[in-house]
Amino acid sequence: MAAGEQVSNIFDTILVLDFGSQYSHLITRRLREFNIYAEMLPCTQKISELGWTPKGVILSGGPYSVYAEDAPHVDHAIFDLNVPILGICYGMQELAWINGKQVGRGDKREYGPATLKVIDNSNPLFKGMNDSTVWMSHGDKLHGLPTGYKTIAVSDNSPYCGIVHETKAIYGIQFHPEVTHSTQGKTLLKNFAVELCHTKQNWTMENFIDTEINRIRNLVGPTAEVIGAVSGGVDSTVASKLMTEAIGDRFHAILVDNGVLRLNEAANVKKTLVEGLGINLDVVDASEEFLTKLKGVTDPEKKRKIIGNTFIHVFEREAEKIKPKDGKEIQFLLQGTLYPDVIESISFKGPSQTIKTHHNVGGLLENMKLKLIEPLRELFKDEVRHLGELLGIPHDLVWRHPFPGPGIAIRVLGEVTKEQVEIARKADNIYIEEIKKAGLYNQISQAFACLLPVKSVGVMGDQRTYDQVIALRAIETTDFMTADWFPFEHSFLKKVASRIVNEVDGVARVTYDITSKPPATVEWE
Ligand SMILES: Nc1ncnc2c1ncn2[C@@H]1O[C@H](COP(=O)(O)OP(=O)(O)OP(=O)(O)O)[C@@H](O)[C@H]1O
Ligand SMILES: O=c1[nH]c(=O)c2[nH+]cn([C@@H]3O[C@H](COP(=O)(O)O)[C@@H](O)[C@H]3O)c2[nH]1
Ligand SMILES: NC(=O)CC[C@H](N)C(=O)O
Ligand SMILES: [Mg+2]
Repeated sequence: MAAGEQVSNIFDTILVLDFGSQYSHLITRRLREFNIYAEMLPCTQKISELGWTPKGVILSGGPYSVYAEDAPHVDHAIFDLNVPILGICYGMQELAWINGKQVGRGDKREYGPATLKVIDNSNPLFKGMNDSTVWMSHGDKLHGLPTGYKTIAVSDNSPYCGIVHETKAIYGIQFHPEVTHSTQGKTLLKNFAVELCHTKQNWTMENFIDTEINRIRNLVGPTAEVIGAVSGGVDSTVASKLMTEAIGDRFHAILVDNGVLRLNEAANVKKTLVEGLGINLDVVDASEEFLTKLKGVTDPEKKRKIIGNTFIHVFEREAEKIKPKDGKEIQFLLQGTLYPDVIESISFKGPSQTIKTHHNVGGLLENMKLKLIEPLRELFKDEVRHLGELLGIPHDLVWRHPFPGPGIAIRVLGEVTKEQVEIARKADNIYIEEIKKAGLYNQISQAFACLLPVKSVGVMGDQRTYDQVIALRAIETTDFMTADWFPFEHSFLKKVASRIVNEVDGVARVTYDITSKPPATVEWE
């Protein structure tokens, strides 16, 4: 955790304790949509170690059974906070387990829609709601009312679909209000936070900017200096702009040209960030160093490792060259960590299999003994984009598709050489240019061209050609975990294919990738 005063001490905060449900992060998401700040922590969080006082606590769902020997349980100190509590699914079963243990296996699993029948319409939790569809996902159920509770809602299969404590604001619901299939679920979550917890709805990026700039200034102090790796992507640019607003030229941004950036990228980023945004940025051309190390390497994971390691090496070397004006060493490192990265690392989940290693290149500099500053660690991507717009970052940059750290090296399949990178770059540039011209850029989540290591026969100007193949990829997704390919008009693909074959030497054929994720991944390597 970055030092300095926490956001949860500044904004009214709902604490979400995660019991491992696949939907847990959506609870936080929904509340933020109502300008309510919410933070998710693992269910094992000790309340005495929290460092701030929540306005209310939500216990999420989870895959376990409360009665199982190894089931996770909440710190009972939440009840001493004297704030409203809402248990969702496993969370409700946990409340019931603590108050009489009447939880067991149901006769049938309930997965899918159910109709919620509200019994107590006057209860603030149901304000503005009526009987509606809710989403169920459980196999266990309450076999009786927990001691001291009463029923406020039912469904066909769940006689205790909504319960509340007789005298305290402690609620339990069997369904999942956080998923969109629960048609009035958002209202219920808002009611809990606003009507019951009296949380202020002041979580806006306008308010965040000032708070964050003050926080950075207090943390860094009047003279210390900060470095940061900046790629020209959304996250590092927004973080850099915020740093620049806070401490001006005491922030040093470094962009490493690794030889596998997009066409004219280093120059374009320099122009936008230095001239447009006043960021103190240096571009370090290390392209020869990277390309030399990549020589002869074809394995995708080896490519990632080489690029990651070389990046650290170059970055450290450049950082050492910076001599702060106060005569001391650089003390802080800026990172563009986002909330989903934080959630992934704190979430109460078992290990999942590694398909590919996505290293956050900036994230590996542990031995630099620098203190971390992560101004975006509380924000989701759409919040970062909104913040970027407010900070005056050009619209096109704020809405840029993500670009992987290993760049074009994982889009040139097989060996990476300067010539191969050049072909992939030119083809990619034409493709993106046409996508923008057709007004499709913002409908697509990510698009790029890949160069395949196969040769194919063609004919141009009565001459036989024998050249490589470009594969175009464009996907639509919300979370990049699953994705669908984008349904371009045929005329669009025809135009792009024709331009690429005509304008890029070394390409004989163009194909369009029509595989979803899964089974494919977004990148080809
Ligand atoms: N060529 C580079 N030079 C300097 N830093 C880099 C470079 N490539 C990546 N980084 C660092 O690695 C981090 C992670 O990259 P990542 O692609 O996840 O984020 P981003 O580039 O800031 O934003 P986006 O997700 O929109 O691409 C960046 O925030 C940046 O700090
Ligand atoms: O910084 C990165 N380093 C990597 O090594 C890397 N590999 C994939 N990606 C990006 O992650 C998202 C999902 O991609 P995949 O479906 O290919 O795993 C997509 O947005 C990919 O571009 C990477 N980003
Ligand atoms: N979604 C949930 O929280 C499920 C809780 C519990 N594992 C059950 O099956 O009932
Ligand atoms: Mg990037």
